[in-house]
Amino acid sequence: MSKSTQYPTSESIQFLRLPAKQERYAVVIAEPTIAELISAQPNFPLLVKTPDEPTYEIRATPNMGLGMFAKRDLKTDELILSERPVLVYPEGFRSSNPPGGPNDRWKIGDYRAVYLDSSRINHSCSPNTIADFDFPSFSFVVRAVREIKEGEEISTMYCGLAAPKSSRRQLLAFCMDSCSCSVCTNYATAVASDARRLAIASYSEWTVVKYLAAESIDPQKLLEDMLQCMRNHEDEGLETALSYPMFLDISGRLSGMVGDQKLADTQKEKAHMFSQIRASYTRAENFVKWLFEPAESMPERLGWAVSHSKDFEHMWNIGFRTQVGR
Ligand SMILES: C[S@@+](CC[C@H](N)C(=O)[O-])C[C@H]1O[C@@H](n2cnc3c(N)ncnc32)[C@H](O)[C@@H]1O
Repeated sequence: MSKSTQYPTSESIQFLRLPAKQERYAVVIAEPTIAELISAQPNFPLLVKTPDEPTYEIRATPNMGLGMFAKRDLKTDELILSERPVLVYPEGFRSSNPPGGPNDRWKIGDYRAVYLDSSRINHSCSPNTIADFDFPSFSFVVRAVREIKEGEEISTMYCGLAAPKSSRRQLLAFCMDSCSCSVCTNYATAVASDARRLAIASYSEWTVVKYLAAESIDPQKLLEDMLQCMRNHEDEGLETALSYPMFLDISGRLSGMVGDQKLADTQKEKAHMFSQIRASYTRAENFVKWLFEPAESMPERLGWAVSHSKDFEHMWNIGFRTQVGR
């Protein structure tokens, strides 16, 4: 694959043209600094990875226009597609007379993209895939976050999902009047679903930090809460939430602390798998790493520890410092 070519068109905009698919090119409208950063990556652009066997087809849905459907059974973590965009553009425009005055221009980093196939993926409040943008290959990567059966619709999330239906409706109003997904249209489970999502939201990162800093910390009680929170994620189909791998990691460490090595190993294995699915999960993993142990004492990638006193001390110190710092 040939190296990218940049076509400067003005002082403020550059076009970066990359092979996309079937003679089409990805057109990226970016500020020069961003275009330079993108094309300066080693061996840029890396080849777009594709699954060995076709994974999906695009066809009509009953009520959401076109959608993407599984062409065969797909495993958790399986690559569904990687795709270069046909167009990437800044969310705002630079102009000599913008509404907010001369400095009202797009913020660096806020871009949108149009894809031939990925743009057909509909939203679900219980999505079965997770998507991330891979800069080295300049492609959008979609992976299964749980098993998907042949013929099942492939879905993604357009908004944060740890919120009740009414809030999600507001968040989705930018592109739909009402969500037709299985969670939003199942009135029998609506109350229980809202309660579980509110419980997940209440366990934010900082709640965990505060909890860890509390004088009365009881690892067994914290572990039970974490496991319940994970069951809530699974019941709601929210494995895509950033909190899921984070709780997997914390509950794994706590299981080790309370002497349940079998559970610790299961959680560790799952956490590792989820950390592969999306780069931001690695960020969650790093957050937890930082939370529990200073970087210099982390020989292992996941840093699993079973030494109660050592971990407990770090939890206390780091949790406390963080709370004061905020
Ligand atoms: C990115 S497009 C997805 C593909 C689209 N269905 C099509 O035919 O091209 C987003 C649009 O699809 C529809 N859509 C996606 N998810 C939906 C959902 N859960 N409920 C209702 N409409 C949805 C809405 O019209 C939305 O503006």
